[in-house]
Amino acid sequence: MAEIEKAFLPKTWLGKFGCAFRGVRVGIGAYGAASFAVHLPVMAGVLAFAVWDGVTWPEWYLLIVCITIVLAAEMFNSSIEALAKAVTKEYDPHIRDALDIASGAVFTAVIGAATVGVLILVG
Ligand SMILES: Nc1ncnc2c1ncn2[C@@H]1O[C@H](COP(=O)(O)OP(=O)(O)OP(=O)(O)O)[C@@H](O)[C@H]1O
Repeated sequence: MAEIEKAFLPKTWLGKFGCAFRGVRVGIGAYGAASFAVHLPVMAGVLAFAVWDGVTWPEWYLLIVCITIVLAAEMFNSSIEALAKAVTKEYDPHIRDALDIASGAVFTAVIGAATVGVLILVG
């Protein structure tokens, strides 16, 4: 396997932020498009309802934390999917476990966020 070109690795903070922004773009676009097509409209609906409902500041903080956790979990899931594709295209029980656990992490975050959202917006 070819060594990563030294020139390719980011040397400055600006370069590192560039990698992070590319990660957000690729994580949402190339790998998580189907999931984010669900997450983003739901997130927009929750935020619109929260504005209409006039939720308190502490409730806003909770909603924002929940949304951030779900989006970050989804991007970690995309990251593990990308790594799994690089490791093998063949069936591997450990890859299966890793991918299923990553999906389970997103599912766990979504259940927690949905519970908090319902308690704040409906409760
Ligand atoms: N190389 C592999 N070895 C074993 N199982 C695999 C492998 N690749 C995928 N799987 C199984 O298929 C499932 C879906 O794979 P993957 O997450 O790559 O597809 P996806 O449709 O893009 O998923 P998502 O909807 O989460 O984006 C995994 O959770 C895992 O159970």
